[in-house]
Amino acid sequence: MDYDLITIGAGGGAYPAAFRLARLGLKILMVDSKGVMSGNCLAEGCVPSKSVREVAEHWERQRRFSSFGLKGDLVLDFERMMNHKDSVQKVRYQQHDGELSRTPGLSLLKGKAKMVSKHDISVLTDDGERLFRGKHILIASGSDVFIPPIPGANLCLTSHDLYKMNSAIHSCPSSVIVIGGGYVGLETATFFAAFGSSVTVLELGDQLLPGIDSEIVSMLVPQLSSLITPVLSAQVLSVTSQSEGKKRVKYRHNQTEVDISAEMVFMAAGRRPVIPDGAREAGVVMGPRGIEVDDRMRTNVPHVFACGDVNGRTPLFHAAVRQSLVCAHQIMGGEHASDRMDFGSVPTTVFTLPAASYVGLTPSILKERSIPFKRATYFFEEDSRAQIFGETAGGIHLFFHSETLKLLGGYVVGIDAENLIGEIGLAVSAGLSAMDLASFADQHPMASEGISKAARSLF
Ligand SMILES: Cc1cc2nc3c(=O)[nH]c(=O)nc-3n(C[C@H](O)[C@H](O)[C@H](O)COP(=O)(O)OP(=O)(O)OC[C@H]3O[C@@H](n4cnc5c(N)ncnc54)[C@H](O)[C@@H]3O)c2cc1C
Ligand SMILES: NC(=O)c1ccc[n+]([C@@H]2O[C@H](COP(=O)([O-])OP(=O)(O)OC[C@H]3O[C@@H](n4cnc5c(N)ncnc54)[C@H](O)[C@@H]3O)[C@@H](O)[C@H]2O)c1
Repeated sequence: MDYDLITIGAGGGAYPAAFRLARLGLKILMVDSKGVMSGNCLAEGCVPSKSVREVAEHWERQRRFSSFGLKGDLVLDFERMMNHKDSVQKVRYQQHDGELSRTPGLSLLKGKAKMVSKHDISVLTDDGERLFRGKHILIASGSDVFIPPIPGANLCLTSHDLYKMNSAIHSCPSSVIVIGGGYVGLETATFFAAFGSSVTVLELGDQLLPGIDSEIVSMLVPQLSSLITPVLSAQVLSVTSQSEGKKRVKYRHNQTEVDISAEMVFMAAGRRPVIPDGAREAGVVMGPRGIEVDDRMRTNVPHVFACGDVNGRTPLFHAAVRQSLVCAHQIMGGEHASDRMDFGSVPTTVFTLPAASYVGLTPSILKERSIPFKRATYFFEEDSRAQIFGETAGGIHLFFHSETLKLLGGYVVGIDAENLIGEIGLAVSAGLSAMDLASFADQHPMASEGISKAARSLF
């Protein structure tokens, strides 16, 4: 059967393009092995992990609020929290089903897709193999958990086990060892620590969150729960089972072998792109991070696009969505399409407690590229909302070009970081200057007033 577009995957990298083009009258097929939309984000990623995070944040705040007059003991019902997470996932799947059924010209097929040529896709479904031909192909097959070759790694839980519907765990472990101090590892460590678990994070690199500017990481780490113990440059050697369900992890640190044990070991050593079978044979070129694409989301094969985690450029849900829309505009406009993916202004948040968020160019990159810049800072110590919440650590840091005063980037660690970075990201993406930000009436008493206040400090 012929389609204008076939997507391999139906996550954030695929469905925005599919819906946009279907509304224009194109005939679209999305193929996903899960048989539902939203990929990893809804199944085991952003939404379920943030459902847990919000409970953890309220729990932490409640403790502090007892000294502000809100007395009483809250009790965590872990099972109900996980049920709530499941119900958010369910409601979003129903919402997506509704959107799909209201969109003529767009269908979703459950099955595993394979490229048999540059235009032909075979899909292994529950009822056998089916063949389809696409004028355009969008590879949006995402990424999957990477399990390093550590003996006993199969004894560890992953984000899939924890955040899927009907989670593998039903109570809060008293102790957790997390292998990998990146996004997933540190966020999950934070949630468990908020619920009272003691957590050891074993990170191979010499800083937590190795992909993030060390200045940001050094602002965040002292603010994390004291129940989290990070061990840097830790080389994990093995994971073994002990009595009473405990697990033992052996690792090498400073030339010494160390043994620790915990109720649960969580593996968060990264993710790898999922390259559909046949893509290489169809001539699609791979780069070091995944499928190679340009800023129009084109691969080297005309009419074959790759969006989202599979290209490894900015493995975040909202970045996948934006890339997908750029791809749709490229298919609509061809050589005349003017839309481009701006990989440099995607806001990123590590949803720890507190969060750390950044966008654009941060100090180490500015220094590395010898770009002259001015820093404008606002500390939450002087912020009314932060004082109201008793969360005055951290602040807003903005970086402007020294000559043009154009905003190049910024980061926030502390209260509302995850929301503040949206306004800063929009300003970076729109090419705004310090004067633009300084002359905007940012709302009081919200932490966002710190953005214009920081900019005003330059005048
Ligand atoms: C624990 C966790 C928390 C996260 N939290 C956040 C967050 O807070 N914010 C954020 O922005 N990002 C977050 N992310 C990252 C985010 O989930 C991904 O960046 C995003 O889901 C990528 O979308 P995608 O469409 O590229 O890929 P995916 O969501 O992985 O979707 C790809 C789909 O393709 C399907 N597929 C693969 N191969 C085939 C094939 N051959 N045939 C048919 N179907 C196939 C898969 O089944 C999958 O459904 C998180 C990730 C994890 C693991
Ligand atoms: N808040 C968010 O937006 C969010 C949340 C979760 C995930 N994500 C996305 O998903 C991607 C994957 O996240 P992730 O945390 O799985 O990967 P990651 O690459 O961020 O972190 C993996 C960490 O594991 C370490 N590591 C690798 N092998 C190890 C080993 N053998 N022993 C100890 N440590 C080891 C790495 O040095 C790294 O620090 C991220 O890049 C991010 O883009 C985003």
